[in-house]
Amino acid sequence: MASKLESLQRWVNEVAALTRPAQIHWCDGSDAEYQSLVQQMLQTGDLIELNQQTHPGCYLHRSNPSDVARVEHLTFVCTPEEEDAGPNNHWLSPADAHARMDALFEGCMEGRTMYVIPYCMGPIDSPLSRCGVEITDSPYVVANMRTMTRMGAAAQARIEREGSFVKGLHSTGELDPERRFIMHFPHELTIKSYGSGYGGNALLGKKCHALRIASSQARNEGWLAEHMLIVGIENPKGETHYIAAAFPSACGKTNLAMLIPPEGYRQEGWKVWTVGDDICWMRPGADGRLYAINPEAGFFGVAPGTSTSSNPNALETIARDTIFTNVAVTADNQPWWEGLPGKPVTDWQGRPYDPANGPAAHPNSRFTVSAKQCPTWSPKAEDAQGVPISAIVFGGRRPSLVPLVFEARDWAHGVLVGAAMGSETTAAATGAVGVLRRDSMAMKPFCGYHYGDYFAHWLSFEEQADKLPKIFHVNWFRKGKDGAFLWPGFGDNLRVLEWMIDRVEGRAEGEATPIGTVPADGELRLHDLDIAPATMDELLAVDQAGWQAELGAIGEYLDSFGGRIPARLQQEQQRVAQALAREAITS
Ligand SMILES: Nc1nc2c(ncn2[C@@H]2O[C@H](COP(=O)(O)OP(=O)(O)O)[C@@H](O)[C@H]2O)c(=O)[nH]1
Ligand SMILES: C=C(OP(=O)(O)O)C(=O)O
Ligand SMILES: [Mn+2]
Repeated sequence: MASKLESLQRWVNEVAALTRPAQIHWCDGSDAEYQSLVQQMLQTGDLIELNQQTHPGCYLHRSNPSDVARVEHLTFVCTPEEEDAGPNNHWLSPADAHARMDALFEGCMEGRTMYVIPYCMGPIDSPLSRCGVEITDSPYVVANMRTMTRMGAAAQARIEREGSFVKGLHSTGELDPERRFIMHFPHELTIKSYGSGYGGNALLGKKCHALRIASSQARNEGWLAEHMLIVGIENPKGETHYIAAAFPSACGKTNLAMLIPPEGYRQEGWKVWTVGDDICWMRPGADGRLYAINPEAGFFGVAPGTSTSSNPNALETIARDTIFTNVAVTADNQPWWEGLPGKPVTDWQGRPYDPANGPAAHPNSRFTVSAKQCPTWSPKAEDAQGVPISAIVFGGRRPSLVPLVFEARDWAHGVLVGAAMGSETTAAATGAVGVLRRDSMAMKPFCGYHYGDYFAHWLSFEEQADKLPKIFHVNWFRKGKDGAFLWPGFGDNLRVLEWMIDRVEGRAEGEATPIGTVPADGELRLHDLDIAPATMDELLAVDQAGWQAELGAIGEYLDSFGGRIPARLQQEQQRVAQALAREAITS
């Protein structure tokens, strides 16, 4: 199936001339195509069959051990002017980047099949959706893209109609970490990725298109492309509020999106609906509110820690038709990771399990699964108009200082709270784990342009302030002196979300502090939760001296973006710093 669209056909021809594949396959997205890819990968060893009695349609992929996570140091944003990529991105000039990448791509598909994957990010009929085409030589990428996007004939038809699309070129190359780059050309709507088969580096619809390229498009077109989950909270009266939440990678988006209410809430009739677990595209609707879609069609979730106690919804979702990457296996060939019962016999690299080699499953091992399999998948997730957002939440892993929850006093303060986000690093990217770093709006690895301009873009929505969502900050990861988490987290996070909705609906007073509003005594419903009052006090306290130091650090961080940082944001930082200083004098 060639393309009627001349620009698409021409690009495919150009890429084929450069990479010299043995054949070209245009993906139609059908079941038959998926099954035939799976059969082929079982033969080559790219996939390993798992126990089909317990896990029908489930397969294991073991990646190269040097290719298990995103590589931020090899990821570039290639704007014509270096200044426009910002200090938050690595930069190369477009000419240099194309030259470097084209040299790598030259002849790289010899003897292999080149797959052309037309895909749509978002419901196929939504005006908020955007299309792209990924060219790859990896059948594993094709199989994953089929699950993660609306891939195939319908997407191609939309592309032919619209005439424009994001171009993504990918090859796994030799998997040589020295010959691995992920390059973005936002002004050309182009991505080139070479030398990695890992999710965020290779499934180009996800981080590369739906975040880095889309964030840049969104800025030009007046919308927001964010690293956020979307969850619907239905109260016993049947009213549903949608919440969008930005947490850095491996900080709880999938878990919050699939939350199971605590027993007492379930009995009262509360329900939680999953709309998205990683990416959120939002724009103002005719009524001035922000409407959001999830551009993805599946979950590329972190496996370790996913268990019946933490996330039973996810476990149910991945019981069939799932591709597991870099997990361990049990004696009877079931997928296994730390947090599951039973025990591993083979580790993620295929070696007999030996605790001396570290965890059995790679800490960044993943599952790829269709969102439709999620028991709490929201019918609204397919809605072309998107869902109205009542609250935006920022959060990260902060073992100390940051309270369980606080509310920004207005939009501009909320933008500061998002910009100031910090979190301990995780295994989702290569590098040290557990180091505190600033990760504004959880977009540090994903913002496709200068962070200063990005903050200004966020602030520009202030004009329709009265219709905008309220902005909150949460921290599920506070630790006590013994190093254990103070807050039970997971399902109990609903207690915090309920307070947010009460604030949105004007049902909770809250208590004003210099850093924002925290729940007043008794406003968080803890009746059936076994938690000591002293622990709650610790979780909600605002440590004045600690926050003064934090505001100083935030000020320095903002200054590091130079002249492009909006004055409005610096004024907010000063306002909060002064409020803290006043408190220090009066207390
Ligand atoms: N302590 C604690 N850990 C959590 C909570 N939510 C998620 N996690 C853990 O954080 C890790 C990543 O969670 P996940 O939802 O996959 O993050 P995502 O990558 O942002 O989607 C897993 O190990 C979870 O068990 C929580 O509320 N409290
Ligand atoms: C999907 C990815 O990112 P995250 O860690 O945010 O899930 C990824 O790393 O490929
Ligand atoms: Mn993510």
